[in-house]
Amino acid sequence: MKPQKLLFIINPKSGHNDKSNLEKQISSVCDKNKKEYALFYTCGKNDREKIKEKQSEYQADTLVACGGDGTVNMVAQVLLHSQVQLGILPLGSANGLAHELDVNVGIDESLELLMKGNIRSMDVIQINSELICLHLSDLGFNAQMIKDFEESGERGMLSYARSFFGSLINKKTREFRIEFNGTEKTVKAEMIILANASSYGTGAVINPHSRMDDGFFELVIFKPIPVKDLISLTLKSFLGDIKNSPYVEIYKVEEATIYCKEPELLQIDGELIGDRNEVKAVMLKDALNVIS
Ligand SMILES: Nc1ncnc2c1ncn2[C@@H]1O[C@H](COP(=O)(O)OP(=O)(O)OP(=O)(O)O)[C@@H](O)[C@H]1O
Repeated sequence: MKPQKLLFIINPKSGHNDKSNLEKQISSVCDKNKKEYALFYTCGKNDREKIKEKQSEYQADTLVACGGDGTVNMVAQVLLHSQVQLGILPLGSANGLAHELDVNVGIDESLELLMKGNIRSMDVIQINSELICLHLSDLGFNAQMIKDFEESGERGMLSYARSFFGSLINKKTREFRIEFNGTEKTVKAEMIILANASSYGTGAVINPHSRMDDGFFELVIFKPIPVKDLISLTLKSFLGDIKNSPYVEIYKVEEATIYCKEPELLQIDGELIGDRNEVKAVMLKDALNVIS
């Protein structure tokens, strides 16, 4: 449905992009298309509750998340199972979900896409009852790397690469017990991903045959990888050929519970959640209507 009344949720701190013109760009497109709109700036504290309050008084038909994956995730929490549409203005550093939905384009082009209002319904992974994952969530290597990157206090690709290689050197094998598809499996792994999507924002494809509307998500298990095979596995991931690696197992599931032998750091859509012993993931089919 073409949006008529939009609420733009703007994260002023996301990404490294210049947002000084953003209000002007939004007003210009909305005025040209005769749309009613309002702006809401996040502050980083209790934003979800504040957005709920704002939406209950404003009653927009479309909430537009202006930021990265973390902002989109938060806005989606407000919209889950409602008819209100989710729009994305990709203004984060990685914009993994926008990339997956093919809407990772410039601000003006994104705004034009929003005006057209082409809707697709999208599945969401519910995690431990109270959290959701739209894109990718994981335990192990990647979550640890995000933590190192955030703790470094630096930004940009160079420090990201530094955290990546630092985490590679210190990578460790963990033990997990997983219940899924009526079976149970104990694995030694470096990382387990709950994947609603195919690739990280960096472009690494970890789940080549993913669909965001098939009622399933994938469990992607990265088994211990000898250092000598790391480069070839990394290359395979960028070429979308990871499925044939002996170090990767992929299972299509509707529900899974992961029990960690030691508490493991969990990340969801790029946001660090904290150490968890148990992660229960359930597919919520068609939980969102997203403009793409
Ligand atoms: N005004 C604010 N000041 C500081 N932090 C904020 C503010 N508003 C939101 N945040 C924080 O921003 C984070 C979400 O950022 P987001 O993921 O959208 O951008 P990003 O990290 O640059 O992008 P990506 O996830 O695509 O790499 C959340 O942790 C949220 O609490």
